[in-house]
Amino acid sequence: MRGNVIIVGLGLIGGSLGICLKKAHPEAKIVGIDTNPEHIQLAKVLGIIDESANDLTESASDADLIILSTPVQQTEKLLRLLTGLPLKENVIITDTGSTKEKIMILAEQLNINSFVGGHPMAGSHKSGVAAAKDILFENAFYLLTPGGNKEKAEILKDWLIGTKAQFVETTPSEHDKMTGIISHFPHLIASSLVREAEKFQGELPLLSRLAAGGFRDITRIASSSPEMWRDITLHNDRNLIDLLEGWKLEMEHLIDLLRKQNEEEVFEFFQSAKQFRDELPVRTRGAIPAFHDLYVDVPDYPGVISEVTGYLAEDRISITNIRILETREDIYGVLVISFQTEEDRERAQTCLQSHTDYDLFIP
Ligand SMILES: NC(=O)c1ccc[n+]([C@@H]2O[C@H](COP(=O)([O-])OP(=O)(O)OC[C@H]3O[C@@H](n4cnc5c(N)ncnc54)[C@H](O)[C@@H]3O)[C@@H](O)[C@H]2O)c1
Ligand SMILES: O=C(O)C(=O)C[C@]1(C(=O)O)C=C[C@@H](O)C=C1
Repeated sequence: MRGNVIIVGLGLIGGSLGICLKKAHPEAKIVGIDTNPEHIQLAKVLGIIDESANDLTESASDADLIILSTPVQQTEKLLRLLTGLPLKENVIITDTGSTKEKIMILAEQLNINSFVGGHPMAGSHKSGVAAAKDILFENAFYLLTPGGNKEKAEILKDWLIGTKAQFVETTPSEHDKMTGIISHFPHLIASSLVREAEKFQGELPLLSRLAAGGFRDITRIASSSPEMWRDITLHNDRNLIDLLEGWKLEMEHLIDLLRKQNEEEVFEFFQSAKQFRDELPVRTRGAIPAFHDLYVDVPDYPGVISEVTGYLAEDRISITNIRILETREDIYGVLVISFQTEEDRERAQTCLQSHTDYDLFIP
């Protein structure tokens, strides 16, 4: 497609969308806007934007597509700014915000008829354009709240074809309820787990060194941008308060079970959680983003990592990360190798099966 695209907010999401747009529509001109000049500079160096503009006031009138990819409270300010500006008749305005109800209500109040709410359900705890990548949204759900703008939503999907995401339409209230449960609430819990652990750091100095494995896995998302999460939780306050109230009851129930040493129900607590968790789709992106990790159970001898990576290099399979799972010293180590795509992980599995007899497993 041809035309002028403006991306406001050149961070992880705005930057990644810019890369996808450029790949799929090389003829389109991408103009970037960001309050942080360093982000603009980096987006230019990385070839994500063709030009920059100071703000929407000086650039919006030429745009065919405007993507607002800032923290959600900033997005509200930008929507207010847009109402006063001359725009093309067929312009499409969309956002990437993690909440939809307040944004859609505001767009309606402001009579912004060209607005199609959007939310790519993929991301990371990393922020900023330096972390942007074209494959971020591959296979992920991309939620749209088009309201009455069905036609514009179809054109938006064409613009966003390079994301290779799976578009799903929903209502703003259903959106905020679902993302409250599977994204926003877990973020609150992850951050509160870290804050809880920090309280004990003074009396137990070894604690942070022991906080490996499960603790690191469950709290990864606590490293996300505080500004972004402040805005999300304040927007989705009602759903989150309900969820936290439910959580309080669940914790009280758990305390009660432990006080009573109720073996059967404590087992059932873990059993029912395991069953639901195990049944969630993990091979595709969605409720839980897939990381394309391959676990390799390697014997503990010097050079084993270079042996494994050597086989992968011979087959020209790129890896994005490699780490040793924190295990006790007296048992075999487990190498966790991460790949950019599912295809790379499958190729790596075949490669290592042909060269080694190490046990391989996919988490
Ligand atoms: N990070 C994720 O996992 C994720 C996933 C999906 C959706 N989202 C949503 O997408 C949006 C962007 O998130 P992100 O992860 O890219 O954040 P980010 O922090 O990486 O990037 C945000 C960018 O917006 C810029 N910015 C802030 N206020 C601005 C303003 N008023 N005008 C212009 N630029 C401004 C910042 O300087 C920054 O470069 C948020 O609404 C977030 O809720 C995030
Ligand atoms: O993987 C992560 O780090 C994320 O937090 C991504 C995640 C999520 O909760 O799934 C975070 C917020 C976005 O609105 C969408 C995706």
